Amino acid sequence: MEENPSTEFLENFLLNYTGGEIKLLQTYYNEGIALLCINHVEKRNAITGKMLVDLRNCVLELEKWENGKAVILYGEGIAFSSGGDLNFARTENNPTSGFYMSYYAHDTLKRFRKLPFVTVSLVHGPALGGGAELAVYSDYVIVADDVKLGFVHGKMGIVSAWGGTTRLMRIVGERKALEMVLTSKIYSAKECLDLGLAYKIVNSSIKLAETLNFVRALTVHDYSIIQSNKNVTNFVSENSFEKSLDIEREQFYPKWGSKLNKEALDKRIKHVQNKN
Ligand SMILES: CCCC(=O)SCCNC(=O)CCNC(=O)[C@H](O)C(C)(C)COP(=O)(O)OP(=O)(O)OC[C@H]1O[C@@H](n2cnc3c(N)ncnc32)[C@H](O)[C@@H]1OP(=O)(O)O
Repeated sequence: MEENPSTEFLENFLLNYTGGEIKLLQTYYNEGIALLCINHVEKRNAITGKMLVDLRNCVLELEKWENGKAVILYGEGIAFSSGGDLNFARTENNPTSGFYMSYYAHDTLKRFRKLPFVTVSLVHGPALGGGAELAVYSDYVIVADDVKLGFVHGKMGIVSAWGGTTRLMRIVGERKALEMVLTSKIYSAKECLDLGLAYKIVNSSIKLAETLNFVRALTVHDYSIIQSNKNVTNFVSENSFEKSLDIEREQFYPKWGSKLNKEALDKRIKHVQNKN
């Protein structure tokens, strides 16, 4: 087994497993919002090797997006994602193939986590195995009222392949995460909310519209402010307190006296709570 396989090698391997696509939609780019769409409807959005390559290409494109603010990851059709492609799982059923698939996905998803944008997973219908793992990579998990989310890996005789347990633990805490992966239980929307996994429940018939509104409310400020805040929270979640203060300072001081800062000071803003 090649311990540090090249991207080219891994992509040649994964591209043997075709079907479906993951694509970036620019419909709301003018608002600084990108849609990342999982589309393999006939297989309930199972993630093929080719789709893992698509996902990486989308993330590489997002890395170049200078004035982006947010990304919404969602699934077409009646599922968020039924997880890893079982055709791949059956054909490449050996540890070396598992290592290659996991190594490649980890690298992509680490990059996704480091994006300086607010990331939101809109999760509906089945989100199982790798589907649940993808769901928890975002900053916010919004679930539709028809969600069925489960870390079912244990039932399949495996553990999380794409780093989902690490992410899950950071969201719901150690004991709840352990319970979820040890039981392979499938959770409803209300249960996801009670666990602290979901941030909000949306109506499945208007789920994208509701999620867009949620995202718009979080992205009212200039993209530079959003990206700096995200750089700080990304760093804090991965690094020590001391290093975090350093990065927070690095993100802060160039904005002290910037055009935006001066304009805000000139407005003599009074920070009273909005009355709705
Ligand atoms: C790599 C990380 C680890 C993993 O993710 S391991 C995979 C874990 N996921 C699973 O085991 C999901 C298995 N699938 C299911 O439980 C059900 O299909 C599911 C998602 C609840 C949907 O149920 P239904 O709506 O009744 O649909 P269905 O069963 O008739 O499926 C429709 C077609 O989709 C296919 N499908 C579903 N999940 C798949 C998968 N993960 N990989 C490949 N194909 C998958 C299914 O075989 C069926 O295909 P076809 O129409 O018979 O050709």
